[in-house]
Amino acid sequence: MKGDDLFSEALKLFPSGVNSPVRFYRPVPVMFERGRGSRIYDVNGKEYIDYSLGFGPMILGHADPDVASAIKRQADNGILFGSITENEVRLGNIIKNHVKSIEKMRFTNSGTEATMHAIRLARGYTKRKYILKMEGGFHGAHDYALIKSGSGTMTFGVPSSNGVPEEITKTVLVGKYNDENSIESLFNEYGNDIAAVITEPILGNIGVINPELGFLEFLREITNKYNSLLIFDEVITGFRFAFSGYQDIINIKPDITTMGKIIGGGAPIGLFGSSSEIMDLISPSGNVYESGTFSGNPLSMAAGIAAMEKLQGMDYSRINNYTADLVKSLYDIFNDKNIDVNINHYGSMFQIFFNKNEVKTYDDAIKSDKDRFFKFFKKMLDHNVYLPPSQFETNFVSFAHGRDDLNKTIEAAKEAVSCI
Ligand SMILES: Cc1ncc(COP(=O)(O)O)c(C=O)c1O
Ligand SMILES: NCC(=O)CCC(=O)O
Repeated sequence: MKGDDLFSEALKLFPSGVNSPVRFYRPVPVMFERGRGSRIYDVNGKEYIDYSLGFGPMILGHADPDVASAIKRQADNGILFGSITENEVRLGNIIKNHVKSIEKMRFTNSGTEATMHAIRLARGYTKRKYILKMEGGFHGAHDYALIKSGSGTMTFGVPSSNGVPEEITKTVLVGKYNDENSIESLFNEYGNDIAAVITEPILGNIGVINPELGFLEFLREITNKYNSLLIFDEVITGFRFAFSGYQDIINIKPDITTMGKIIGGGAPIGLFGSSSEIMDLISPSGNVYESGTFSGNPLSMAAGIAAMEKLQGMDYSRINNYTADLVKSLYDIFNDKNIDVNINHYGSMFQIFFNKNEVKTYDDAIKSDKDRFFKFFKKMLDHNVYLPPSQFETNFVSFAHGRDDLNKTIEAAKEAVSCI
């Protein structure tokens, strides 16, 4: 097969043949060539319904014509100037006008950069050392985030990466999402030295875990009490459930927000934003340094504006209802075969945990049957459905998914469950 040969070449070039670990699985990951709408096609021409959506950004589906022409137009007009452009102002205004907590922002090239700078900013503002993150929370692949992390770090069993100096690890406290006591006891011990709590408001990198009633409010209150900052990492959740952040849906105002994925229309992007007072600490107006050759680059801005303008007119209930219908059908299918699963979902995000118990915490998630998940993933691949290849990632539904995709996915799942 063409993909197998190509992958042998890739193995000689890249560790495990990939440019990001989450894209690797045995024996040979599918090599994709093109996409359109809800479908992606591998190098042998096989078609799949896609629920990975590039790990989240492609909420409009693949090769959206408006996004594609915006990128083409920009490419014809030059792709990098190293100076402020009108489109940065346009995209910045779209975001500012729809996320209440953001008065000023900086664009970055990735979510990783966004959280790295957000953490530095929080430390610079508070002049405090500690960051409190959640076990299984994933904020990208920099030193302050790779401690008891989620996503590929869990898939491959390295929640805390080698190569991160102990001095750094010691400045990151790890609490338990949905467990107020664990957070409270860290604040009791370190409270006046905690610069910020950083969390995904809905965990999306150990599968999907929703906040228990009151948990995020509790984080807001305890950070206020100790004059620490609250950072919501909305790289996944930003503009996913409504044309705003999840923070605006639940009406909790974090001090700093990070975003990425959707806001770039599929092109590389990230952002961190906050009040003007906090953001003006960023250089050159302040002394917290941050920079990037490609930050706010014209291609990403053009793609982002086209995607966001289109998204603004979309009825999010469509993808939310699709997801709810799919989840209901999947429960029926698994129940019919007496296979224990718990399917967590919110809006257009869902994950099937091969777990007989409800999954509300990191400790619940890790008890899931990874091997059975992987068998299901492979069987779904055989039946032309592409899911993110790990128990500890999230499925996404796009505006390009329609009833035909839903029916085909249900049929595929029926076939798949009979052989796992
Ligand atoms: C919540 C969250 N934060 C940060 C990141 C890192 O973003 P990027 O992969 O663009 O660096 C991710 C990536 O999945 C994420 O899910
Ligand atoms: N949830 C983890 C990611 O989205 C990472 C995507 C990638 O590295 O391809």
